[in-house]
Amino acid sequence: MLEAKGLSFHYGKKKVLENITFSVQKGEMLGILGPNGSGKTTLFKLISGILEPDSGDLFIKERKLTQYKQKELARIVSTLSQQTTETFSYTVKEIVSMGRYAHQTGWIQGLTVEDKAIISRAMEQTGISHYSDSLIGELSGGEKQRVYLAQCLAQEPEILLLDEPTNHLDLSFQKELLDTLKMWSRDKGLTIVCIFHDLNLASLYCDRLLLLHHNQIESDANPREVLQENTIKKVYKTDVMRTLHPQVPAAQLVISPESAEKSGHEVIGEEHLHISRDYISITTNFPLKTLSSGMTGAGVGWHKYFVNRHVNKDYHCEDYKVEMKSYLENNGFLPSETVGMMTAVELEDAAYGSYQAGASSVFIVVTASVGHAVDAALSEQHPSYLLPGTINLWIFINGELSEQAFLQCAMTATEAKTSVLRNRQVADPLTGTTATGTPTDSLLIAATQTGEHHEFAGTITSLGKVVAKGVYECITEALDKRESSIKARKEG
Ligand SMILES: Nc1ncnc2c1ncn2[C@@H]1O[C@H](COP(=O)(O)OP(=O)(O)OP(=O)(O)O)[C@@H](O)[C@H]1O
Repeated sequence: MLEAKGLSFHYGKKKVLENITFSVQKGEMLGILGPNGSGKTTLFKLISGILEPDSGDLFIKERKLTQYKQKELARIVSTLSQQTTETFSYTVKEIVSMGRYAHQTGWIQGLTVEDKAIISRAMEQTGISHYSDSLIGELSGGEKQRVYLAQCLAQEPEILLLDEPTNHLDLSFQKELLDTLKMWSRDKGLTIVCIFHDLNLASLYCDRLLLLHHNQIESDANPREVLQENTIKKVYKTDVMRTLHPQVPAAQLVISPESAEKSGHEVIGEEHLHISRDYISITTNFPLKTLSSGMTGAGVGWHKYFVNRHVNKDYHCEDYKVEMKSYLENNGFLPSETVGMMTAVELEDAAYGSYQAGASSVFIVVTASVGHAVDAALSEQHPSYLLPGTINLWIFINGELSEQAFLQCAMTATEAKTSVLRNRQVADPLTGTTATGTPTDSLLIAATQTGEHHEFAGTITSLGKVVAKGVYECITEALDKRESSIKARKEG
């Protein structure tokens, strides 16, 4: 649909683009990226015919750009640029109607019924119908942006060129605009070339990214390929970290503020632990990075409050998340910053301990009951309803863990837990085989992310060794305490 072959351009003596070659297929959405001054707008002006290249050629539908008459080109290519000349005295509808100019014929030019329908549709799709009679000069930056986009759409182009179209738009309109563009490219075969400063939006919506650097193309590939930490660091000269979007397989890049305070953080240990009849809690003065299966705060996150709440064996609530949220609020914990768990175990039977792993330390807190233990290997024989009997395991690490170490820590802890059950010969009451855990066990790994870095936390690493030892000892102690309490209650 669009092809650039060996484009070069300079302003005066300043070389801006050199030997730029790429092509865009029909229905493709291409994002142009690059730092300030890398030549994005200049390339955009070359493609839209505003500037002529010093050398090289541009082809639109396999025909040289220079061979098109202006009006003929306007029927194929529509451009939304940053500097749109202000036409204060026109109404919104008049501005959008100008998009039909390229399609009008004859000396007496008027809008046909079809033109009017296309104009109305373009205004609806950009959410500006209710400004129809307002003067353009009276609108906000974002509203104007949508009016000029509607004008482009009214043109019904085959190729749409957009220079930072989301500039000035609030979050919901950014999403709405890009969703609409994506739909047009996918369903109507509209070819889109779009300049982006927001790498994450480009990653989410573009089929391909063209990254400019030092007058040339640094990278031309799919977004996941282009948005590599090293490439972006080299081109933008700043540190970025690549992370995953939680819902779609797109790379996202994040920056960390230089001022992120890492010193003065407390060491998490016994002095933070509060145990009452109702709940066990730990409150920290800064958020810890967490991996957990708690009822609140599950998954990966950052949390300051950790609550293991005692409930009766017959606790049942249809909407336990809402109930837990109000419980946390009523007890002074911010639900959004809390990893919350539940247990039917008496909290006085909790066990905890501190362990040293080189320069890092580990603090472990456990509540444990194995009344309804299950052998994972034969769990398919069990019915699917949950019975209370839970090992809730908290592991606080005063150190910095890689993502790999977080997962390995969870594996190490689970293996140590299973080892306790094996050594105590805890049986699965249904199968009679050795149990590996209970169906409602919960785990929390919380790291301060300060101090010594741990890339790994498998069973034979310095960190893994103390996690395994601590988990083994604390679960053993918690089960011993529980057995003694049950025995004392029976005797008493
Ligand atoms: N009219 C001009 N005359 C002279 N130099 C120019 C002109 N327009 C742009 N330049 C220079 O050309 C280089 C590329 O500019 P361009 O606007 O294409 O970059 P960009 O990637 O779009 O930048 P930004 O992200 O800041 O919008 C810059 O160094 C700029 O100073």
